[in-house]
Amino acid sequence: MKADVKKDGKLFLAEVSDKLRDRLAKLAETLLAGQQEIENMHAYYWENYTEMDQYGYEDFDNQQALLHQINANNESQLLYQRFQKMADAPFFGRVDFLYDGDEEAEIFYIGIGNFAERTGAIPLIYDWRAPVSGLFYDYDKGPASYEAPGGTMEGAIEAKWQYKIQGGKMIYGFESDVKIDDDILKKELGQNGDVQLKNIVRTIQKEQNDIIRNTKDKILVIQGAAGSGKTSVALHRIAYLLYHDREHLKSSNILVLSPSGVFSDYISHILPELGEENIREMSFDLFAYQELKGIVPDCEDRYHQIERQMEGMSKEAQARYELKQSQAYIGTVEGFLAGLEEDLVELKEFEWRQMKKTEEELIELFYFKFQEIPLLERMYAVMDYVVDEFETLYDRDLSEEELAAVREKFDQMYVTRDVYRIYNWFLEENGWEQLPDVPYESRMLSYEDVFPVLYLKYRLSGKAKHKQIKHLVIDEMQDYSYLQYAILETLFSCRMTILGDRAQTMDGKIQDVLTFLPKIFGKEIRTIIMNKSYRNTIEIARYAEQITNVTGLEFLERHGKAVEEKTVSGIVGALRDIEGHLHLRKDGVQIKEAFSEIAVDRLEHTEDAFETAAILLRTEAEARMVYEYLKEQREDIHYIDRDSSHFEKGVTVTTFYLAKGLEFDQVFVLREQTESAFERQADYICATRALHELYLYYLEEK
Ligand SMILES: Nc1ncnc2c1ncn2[C@@H]1O[C@H](COP(=O)(O)OP(=O)(O)OP(=O)(O)O)[C@@H](O)[C@H]1O
Repeated sequence: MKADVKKDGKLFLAEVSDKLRDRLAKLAETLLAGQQEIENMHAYYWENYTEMDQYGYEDFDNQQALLHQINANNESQLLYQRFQKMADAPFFGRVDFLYDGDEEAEIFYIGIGNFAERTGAIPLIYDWRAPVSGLFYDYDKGPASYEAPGGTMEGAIEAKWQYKIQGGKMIYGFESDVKIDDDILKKELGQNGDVQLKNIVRTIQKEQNDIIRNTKDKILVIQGAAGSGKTSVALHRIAYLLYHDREHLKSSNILVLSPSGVFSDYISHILPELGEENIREMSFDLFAYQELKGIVPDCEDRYHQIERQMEGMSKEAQARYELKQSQAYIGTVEGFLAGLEEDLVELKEFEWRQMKKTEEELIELFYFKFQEIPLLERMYAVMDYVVDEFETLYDRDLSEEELAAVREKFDQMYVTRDVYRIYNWFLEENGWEQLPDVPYESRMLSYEDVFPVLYLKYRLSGKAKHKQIKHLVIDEMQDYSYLQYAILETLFSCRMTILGDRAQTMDGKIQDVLTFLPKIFGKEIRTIIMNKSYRNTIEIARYAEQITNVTGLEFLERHGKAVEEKTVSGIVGALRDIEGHLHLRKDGVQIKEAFSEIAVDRLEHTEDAFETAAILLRTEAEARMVYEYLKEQREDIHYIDRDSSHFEKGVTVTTFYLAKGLEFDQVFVLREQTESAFERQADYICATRALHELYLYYLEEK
């Protein structure tokens, strides 16, 4: 490529687009040939397998060749998809970098992935995660450096460019001298909300880039204001880590603990969009539910607890709930466990065929030799020891049936192996109300007992670390208790990205996990604070700020409508008013009845209309009622409950706690006038969900 072409974004776009087309055509041929080859291999196998050598060597060779071909095809397929995306917008940035000692700057174009004319050739476009691309995010014009595999590369940035390309056409391209030009950022943020979180590669900010590219710290904790980009940054960080450590880190090695199914859906497309495979996501409550099978068939989740709190819990019940999730609870369990050894087992002389152990011998084994083994597993360690002795002495292995008979005898030395019953002993010992004494099928754990029972289970039976998970992401960190973190520490010893916002605690009391995380994870933690918020207009951000008295936040100067607060006499009146303010894009939306003339009028002016709106209520019952009412009026009404797994365009009716992590163009909060610390927290979460417009409706007390 001629040097002059590289200097002109438009010329470069034309040339690189041609090359992308060529590459895509060649890849399509390779893919077709590869597919044909796979079919031939299958055909060859079926025609010849009866004649293959008896040792299976030929069969093995064939299988290997087939596997190799399938992998090669998968790789080509991934490359094809990436280049297809790149054909639409090949690059978004450019840095002209003059290496120290050189005479002329080298030009680097930056895009969503690397692109070279052929494998191994110098890239024409650099992946945003490539070392050199760091220059684009971290520096203005002037002295700059980046870390290449061979060491630090020093020099100076002579120019930086920003481009917007769509459908292969240049929308704009200009030289910018500010980091990531504020106007561009405002433009991006001024757009309407989507039902999926956007990728931010074009406008990653320097402080965000530091987090994304951090590979040094084992546990990175991000305390970030609402809308500061924590979730976006965590996902871009995963994409970055996957790119940089392809050999050791695969998408299957990453787990995201996310607050809800809808949130998982909301973030699920980012990694594929960034050219990576998707990762596993689940809620910690679901994980607990699965792990508690065998102790209880069902248990409550966090949402049950919040609903209970919203309805008003007694002070004692609230205090008991908090205590059961605290560090103090762990201390109490440890005390209980120390005394449990005596109550849980009744060691008595063991005799089976020629195998014999006196009570004293068993005491020695159980209480001394194997004392490190968790209590509910220890008897089997003793059993293995006894069986081993026998098998060595008589030089024969016990059959399955014999082993089962021996195991039964050892089992009988436990008073119970039922963790539910043991937990009840614990509750009794501490003067707490016990769980109902019912058969397994009828058991149901309330939320306050879910993690306490899980902790007890692990302490009694042990738990191997999840080795396959090499990176754990915990979103909404403020919603996890001390006890939950202690359990997570038992389960995972991998790297972690833990992110959240103490101001968004779903409780009356603000929980600052930063105060206790170092106690649990030790010194390997690095905490980063993100105080700049990007989501809301300045009017909404200022309104939210005064709800919780959070200070020290920075906002982007993006202006919008003032926040409206109204007192209404009833829900129907509020909904009529909301209808008048809804201003959504018309696409296929029908208002079933002319519910409000203003609404129809606004629907007719759709060029500046929004994509998403939310009506947020305090409880599930209220949300369902409003949904049932509104769905008779409009077609674009959606309801999100704890089992939902999709977020759709249009009007979403849901509770404040299920809206966590999501964002909407317009937010309407409908609530009673009661004031409490919990209400304020809920208001804060609701307010910070709004991108452009926020309305609060207070229902008059009857
Ligand atoms: N550098 C950026 N460029 C463009 N948009 C950004 C940038 N950083 C954040 N945003 C946008 O700001 C909004 C908030 O981002 P995100 O949801 O990641 O924040 P958060 O800190 O996880 O929010 P919350 O805790 O309130 O749920 C999103 O619309 C996101 O696209």
